[in-house]
Amino acid sequence: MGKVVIMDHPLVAHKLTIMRDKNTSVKDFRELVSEIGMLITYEATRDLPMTTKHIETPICEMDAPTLAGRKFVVVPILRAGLGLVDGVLRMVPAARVGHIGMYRDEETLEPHPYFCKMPKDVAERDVLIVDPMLATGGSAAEAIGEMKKRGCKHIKLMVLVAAPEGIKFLQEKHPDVDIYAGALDDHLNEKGYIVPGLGDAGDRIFGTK
Ligand SMILES: O=P(O)(O)OC[C@H]1O[C@H](OP(=O)(O)OP(=O)(O)O)[C@H](O)[C@@H]1O
Ligand SMILES: O=c1cc[nH]c(=O)[nH]1
Ligand SMILES: [Mg+2]
Repeated sequence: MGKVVIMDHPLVAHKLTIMRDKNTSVKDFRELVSEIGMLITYEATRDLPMTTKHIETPICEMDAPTLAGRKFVVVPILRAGLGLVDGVLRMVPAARVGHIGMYRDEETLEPHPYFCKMPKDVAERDVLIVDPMLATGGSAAEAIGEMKKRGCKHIKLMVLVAAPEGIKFLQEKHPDVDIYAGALDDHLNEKGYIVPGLGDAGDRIFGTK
């Protein structure tokens, strides 16, 4: 079974509290998505393979640790996932970016894919799918399925807020995928929103409501 890592860190908890507040501005909300994205990336990249490189410090020679340079692609689920991309890229600047467009039908809560553009060599890359919200898990499961169809084998999911229902659904559908979340919330309401949650992440990032 894939790992479920819930960030247990004062900075993440503090920043999420500001995001949850309905009076937080679009500008602040957007900046916080990016900052928390950077902090979760730190955890989600903990197992990147390492090698050593021979260097000379001002004092002596040494075999120093360096990333083995495994290929990496970050995949935002449009729209809201876009808000996390620059935080990931600040930590992993050489990563490629693939996009998956998906919206959730407000009535049925079913995900509807509408766009997919990936790097040509995506099957050789480690994949980090990013989206602020894991609610029913339908959108993330569909996105993971798209990546598997394209031959991807090492897939992780990073979200800011997860509902227990979404984690359970993903573990049933894609038990090989590790999940990294800023917080695990209580439940989904009758409209499929996470409680307490932070509302509609896409609308709050882009100011569309
Ligand atoms: O786990 P689920 O039940 O599938 O819900 C989560 C999805 O819903 C939101 O996207 P939305 O459909 O609002 O699209 P948007 O990003 O364009 O706002 C969110 O960003 C996730 O992609
Ligand atoms: O609470 C939720 C659930 C799905 N999508 C969101 O943006 N927020
Ligand atoms: Mg939305």
